Amino acid sequence: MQLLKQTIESIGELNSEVMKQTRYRVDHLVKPPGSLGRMEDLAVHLAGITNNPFPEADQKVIIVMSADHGVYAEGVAPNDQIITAIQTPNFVRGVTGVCAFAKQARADVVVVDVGVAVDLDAPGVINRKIRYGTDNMAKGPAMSRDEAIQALEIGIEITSEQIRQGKNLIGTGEMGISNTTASAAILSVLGAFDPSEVVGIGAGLSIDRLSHKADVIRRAIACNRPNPKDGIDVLAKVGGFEIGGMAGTMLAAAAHRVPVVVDGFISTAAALIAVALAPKVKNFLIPSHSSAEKGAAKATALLGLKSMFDMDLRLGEGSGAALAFNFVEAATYMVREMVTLEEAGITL
Ligand SMILES: O=C(O)c1ccc[n+]([C@@H]2O[C@H](COP(=O)([O-])O)[C@@H](O)[C@H]2O)c1
Ligand SMILES: Cc1cc2nc[nH]c2cc1C
Repeated sequence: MQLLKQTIESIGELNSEVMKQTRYRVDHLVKPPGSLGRMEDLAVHLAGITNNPFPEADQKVIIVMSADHGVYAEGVAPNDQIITAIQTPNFVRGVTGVCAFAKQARADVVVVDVGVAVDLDAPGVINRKIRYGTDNMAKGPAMSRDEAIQALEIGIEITSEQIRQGKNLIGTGEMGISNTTASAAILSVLGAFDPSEVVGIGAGLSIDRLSHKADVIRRAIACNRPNPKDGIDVLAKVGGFEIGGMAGTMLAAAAHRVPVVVDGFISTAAALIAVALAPKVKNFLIPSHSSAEKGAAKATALLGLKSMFDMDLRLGEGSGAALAFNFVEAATYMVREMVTLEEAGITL
């Protein structure tokens, strides 16, 4: 609890002075004013996060948190739970979707087992297993309050270590069969939505099972009565270990003034938890894509963010965050590589 508390307390504000300096430069670069659109805002945002008028984002990492979910037993997911365990070492082997995009973006992929349902004999996977998957939220809390704090603190520790090693751009990723159910439950509670408004097909559930998935979430909320004013309570009752880990990543990145790119639906649910715990975290989040998962647009809107791009992605893993790294790094190149109108001898 001490680490969580300290981390939350050290989250500051965006540096408006530095943002003004970068805005001035961006406004005077060799282009018609405003012509680089939201890339200009992104550069200014990065300056405010990093306290640096010429921000850098060249040391990148996607932190993938893997865990299983007791609610799988309710038949809410189309795939076998074992896929979490099979896929987790694949992130270390470099052969998954996020790995392809991370390789292209020259980003590391760090993989953490926070609660996969079986033991993984997988060199390279960081073993921070809390236990073998959460409990079934349709029957009781997914985890205890202490375990929720543990998940958050694991995310903080792993992320702080990456920052200590020099990373200046972080993306959130996850793997966990059934985690779209936990994410939709979090969104239902924090956004006061009926589950039917926010459940989607996840990794390929048939449409005729969606009302069942919504019913399971309705039952989970009814039996656990999570308190929407208490992010730890929501995480404990209807969340997941990997969701807590990702929320911890966001808290640590914000505390260290490192930009953190939010991937898809599950990452956005984790962001909602992080912001519930520390509203100032929001200023340090960089959205990436709008996931095709049904509740994603509502989750992003509830966060008050606007996605950068829409490619109909719904893979998760951090894949959309890795793609977004290209935009983020390009914004830093824009500030450093372009000359000003004056330097180019142009008067508009
Ligand atoms: O990030 C997203 O937007 C996203 C949307 C749908 C599915 N997923 C991935 O699919 C898995 C969860 O799907 P499900 O149907 O088992 O809940 C999990 O491993 C996620 O990484 C991810
Ligand atoms: C194959 C597969 C890969 C995934 N990656 C994230 N969620 C996933 C779900 C499945 C089924």
